[in-house]
Order: sequence, then C-alpha cells, then structure tokens
Amino acid sequence: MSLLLVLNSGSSSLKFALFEARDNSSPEALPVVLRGQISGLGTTPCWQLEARPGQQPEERTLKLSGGNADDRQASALAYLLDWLEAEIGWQRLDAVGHRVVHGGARYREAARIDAMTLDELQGLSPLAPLHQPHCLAPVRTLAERRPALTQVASFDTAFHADQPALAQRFALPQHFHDEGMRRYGFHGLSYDYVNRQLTRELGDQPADRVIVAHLGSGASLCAIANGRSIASSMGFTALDGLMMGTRSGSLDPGLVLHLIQQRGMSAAEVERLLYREAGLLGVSGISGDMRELLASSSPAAQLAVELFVYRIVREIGSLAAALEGLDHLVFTAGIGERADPVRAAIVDGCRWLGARLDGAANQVHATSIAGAESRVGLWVLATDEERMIAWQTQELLASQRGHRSV
Ligand SMILES: Nc1ncnc2c1ncn2[C@@H]1O[C@H](COP(=O)(O)OP(=O)(O)O)[C@@H](O)[C@H]1O
Ligand SMILES: CC(=O)OP(=O)(O)O
Ligand SMILES: [Mg+2]
Repeated sequence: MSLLLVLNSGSSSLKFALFEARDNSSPEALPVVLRGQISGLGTTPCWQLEARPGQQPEERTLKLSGGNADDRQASALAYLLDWLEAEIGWQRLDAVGHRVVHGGARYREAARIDAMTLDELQGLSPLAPLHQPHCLAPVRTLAERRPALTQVASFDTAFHADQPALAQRFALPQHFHDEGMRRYGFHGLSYDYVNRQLTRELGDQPADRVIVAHLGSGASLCAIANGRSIASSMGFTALDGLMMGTRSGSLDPGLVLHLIQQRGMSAAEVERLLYREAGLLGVSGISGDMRELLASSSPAAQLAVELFVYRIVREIGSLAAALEGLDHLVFTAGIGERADPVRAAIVDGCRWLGARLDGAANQVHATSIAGAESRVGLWVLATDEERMIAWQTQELLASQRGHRSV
C-alpha cells in the first residue's frame, strides 16, 4: 500500500493524517489510515488521535517543554515525528504533503520542495510569522533524516491566485504591487474543500454567490462565485480582516504609525502585539480560545465574543456587496463547526440579507441550519485541509510520473 503523510501546522494546532494513495480518485475518495492533532498549543496542549479500526480514539493532555507558543510548536513537532517514526516508519511513505500558508506571488499551485523552494518559502516567513516557520520546520527535519523522501507544499494562497485584479490591489503606487505587495488571501485549502462539499450538498450544482466563514484560531471569510474565489477578508498577510484568537485583524494603519512614532514601540513589539497579544485574547484578557470565553461569565469575555461577531457581520456585508448578493453562508473550522452561540449571533446579524436560523438544527450542529423562511442557505460543513493536501500531493506525483489523474 502506498501512503501519503500530511502535516498541517495551524496557529494553535499541529494536525496530521495518513492517507492511502490511489490514482484517479477525488479528494473525497482518498481512504484515511489515521488522523489526529496536537491542539491547544497556545493554552493547554492536547493529543488527539481519531479512532482506527479495532482501536479506541485517544485524547489526553500533553506536557510540552517551552514557555512560549513557538517553543511549544517545536516540541509538538518533535513529539509527533518520533511518534510517526515508531508508528509507520518513513520507508513506507510515498511522499509527505505539507500545508504551507504563504506561497507569495510565485507559487500558484502545489509544488515539490527542493532546497531552492525551501529557501524561497523561508523568505516569506516575515509575512506569516505564526505559521511559515512552523510549516517549514518539519520539511527541514525530514530532509535531513530522510533525504530521498518526496516532500510537497500545498498553499493556503493558491485558491485565491486568480481573484479579479481589483480584489488583489492595494491603493498604493504600481511598483509596490509589482513587487508582490498585494492581497493574497489564506485558508484556501479549506475554502476549496468546503466549496466542493457545498456543491455536493446542492446536487453537484455550483452556487452563484457563497460566503464561507473559516472561523478557527485564525479566521477569515471568502466570497466564492461559481466555485471561484473572488475576494477574501485576509490580504498580504494572515493578520488582515477579522478579529482572531490572538490576532487583531484589520485596524487603521495610522494606529500602527502611532504605536511606532508616539509610543516608541519597535517593529518587533508591534508584531508581537498584533499577532500574539490581540484578538480574543487581548480584548478578553483571559484567553484566545473561544471555548473558554463562552464558558466565562466575565464582561470582558462577553465583549470579546461580541466584537468577534460584530467584525464578522460587517465583513459579510462587504463580501456580499462584492458578490452582489448572497445565496449561501457556510460555517467551518473549530469555532464555525462547534460554537452554536457564535453562529446564531452571526446569522442574527445577517437578517437584513434574508438569513433566518433553525435554532434546533443549529444547536445540534446539523449540516443545514437555515430556517424554512430563510432566503439564504445556511450550512455547517466540516473542513478537511489534510485531505486537500493529500489529493494535491498525489496529483502532483501522478503528473510528474507522466500520467495525470483526472
Ligand atoms: N466546542 C467548541 N466551541 C467553541 N470553540 C471551539 C470548540 N472547539 C474548538 N473551538 C475553537 O476552535 C479553535 C481551533 O480551531 P482550528 O480550526 O482547529 O484552529 P487552527 O487550525 O487555527 O489551529 C480553538 O482555538 C477554539 O477556540
Ligand atoms: C492562515 C491561518 O490563519 O491559519 P490558521 O487558522 O490555521 O491559524
Ligand atoms: Mg487551521
């Protein structure tokens, strides 16, 4: 059996999955051999392994060395690589597919990683400091341990690469744009997968005007018209747009200048504030984890959740304008799939668009949560970035073997 290993470094988790490689399959058809994650890297690290044939699922807290999130990411990776080596052994793998958050202007589709690619992708780290170093760390480690192993990068940015020119442009002189300073958009593997699932739900009919809300530790929205990304709330970096677990999302660029010029903050201090000390964590002063905020009776926790919802509702308005209307709103990722009160508040804010919730369906996280009178389809669809990465990896290998699968 040929096996594909997938590694997905998010801002609060390290996810992994092992798939059986099968040519000519769709992403949905790839059989999963095992799957799990180390979650809660910013709070309480937890090891989770999904049930496998004849085995119970595992879930336990994990003691990881390191005082800060970066150190915990590194020890989570070391723990996982040791576990994988003992569990499957590298020699059984066809390839490893990695989620790489930033592909810049050059990487518009999945790519095999060689030393030059790795250096180029490493150069994009300042544009995704919470992700890019952690996405690339396992590539380096595996290249050292198993130099013959094929490694592939699947990009968060690729799904957005063909957005209309206006959606990609900042209001800056042309040369900045030519030098790569433009809106890229992220979470593209998730959007691609979720959009496929919506199309299946609609009887293989791509919908005209869709907004997908990927609400995890990182959060963004994507406007999808007939299957193609036409705008996203994230831009040049994954700091833009919505309020997130520890990221501020969009704020007045004049505020950044103020922090530097009037408050005397260094660039590194501003980066730390906006990426790691803001968002749900900064506003609540309690946690960047939505579960903890929903369980808290503190007014600051309530304010953080209200602001999170308010920003999403306003951004939905913006993307609905870009789409000239809205037919379907889809919730996905950690918060989108599991936090029914957050979904209910967002849908309430979208009543002006004709959205009406089926409260009972929402509470049980049903696939369709639209009330009978809703003019907008409302959906909860689980994302599967690992599956998209496995499929893209397999497609790339097949095309390089000279027989592209369909
Ligand atoms: N039952 C739940 N209720 C509310 N929020 C949840 C629940 N489960 C997970 N989450 C949220 O989902 C986030 C993780 O989402 P995920 O998509 O896995 O993030 P990432 O990939 O960015 O690490 C956590 O930070 C947590 O806030
Ligand atoms: C791009 C991004 O923010 O990813 P994540 O949500 O996995 O942190
Ligand atoms: Mg994620």
